[in-house]
Amino acid sequence: MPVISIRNLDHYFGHGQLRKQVLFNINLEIYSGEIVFMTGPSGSGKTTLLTLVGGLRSAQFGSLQVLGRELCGASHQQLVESRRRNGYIFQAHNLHGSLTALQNVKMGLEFHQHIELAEMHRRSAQMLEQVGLGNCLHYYPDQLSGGQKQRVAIARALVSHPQIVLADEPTAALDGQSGRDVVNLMQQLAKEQGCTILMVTHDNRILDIGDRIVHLEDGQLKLKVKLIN
Ligand SMILES: Nc1ncnc2c1ncn2[C@@H]1O[C@H](COP(=O)(O)OP(=O)(O)OP(=O)(O)O)[C@@H](O)[C@H]1O
Repeated sequence: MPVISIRNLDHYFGHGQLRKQVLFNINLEIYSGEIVFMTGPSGSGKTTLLTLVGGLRSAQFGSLQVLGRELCGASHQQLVESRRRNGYIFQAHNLHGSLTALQNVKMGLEFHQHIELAEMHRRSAQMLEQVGLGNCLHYYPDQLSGGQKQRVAIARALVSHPQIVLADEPTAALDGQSGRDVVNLMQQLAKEQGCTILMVTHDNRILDIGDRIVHLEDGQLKLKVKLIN
C-alpha cells in the first residue's frame, strides 16, 4: 500500500479574477521506504505539492491520501494531526536561535506527550550522536556551521521516527560536499528507520541518492523516473 497516494489533484491560489490554478491533475503514489526527489523549474508547483502532502495547506480538489487518511476536505484538526506525524526539513534550517542543539531536537518530540522528559533527552542526544554531533549537544545554532545546523534539523525531523519526512531544498544553502553529506545522512537514517522521504531539490548532484525522480512543469507532473541504485 502506498504511504502517499495522490489522484487527480488540482490546486488553486486566490479568488475571483485573481484565482490561478497552480497544480493540474497530479497523480502519484509513493511507497514505504522510498526516497523520491521532486524537481522542476521555479514556480512549477513543487513547494505547493509538498505542503499539501504535509497538511500545511488544505487540499481542494481530487484525492490526497497520506498514511491512509484523506486530506482533501480534511478539517483543521485532522490537518494538525497529520502534520504531527511527519518530519520536516527546510532550506533554511529553521532552528530556534535561543535553544541549544539538544533543545532544538527535543522539540521534535514535544507532541509526543507520552514520552518522559528524561527519555526525550536521551533520545535527542542519541539522535545527535547519529548525525555526528555528539560533541555539540549544548551548542547554539550560531556556533554551528551551515552543514552542522542542517544536521541538527535532520535530527529534529527524525527523532520521533516519523514514517514520512518532507524536505524542501535542504541542501540549497550548503556547498556541494556538505550538501551531499547531508543527503547521504538522510538516506542512511531513512533506510535504518524505514521512513519515506519526499524531497524538493534543484541540486542535480544529489539525485543519484534517490529511488525515483518526479518532475513538475507548469503545475503538471511531466516525468517519473525510477533510478536503479
Ligand atoms: N500563497 C500563494 N498565493 C498565491 N500564489 C502562490 C502562493 N504560493 C505559491 N504561489 C504561486 O504558485 C505557483 C507555484 O509555486 P511554488 O512555490 O509551489 O513553486 P516551486 O516549484 O516550489 O518554486 P521554487 O522552485 O521557486 O520554490 C507559482 O506561480 C507561485 O507564484
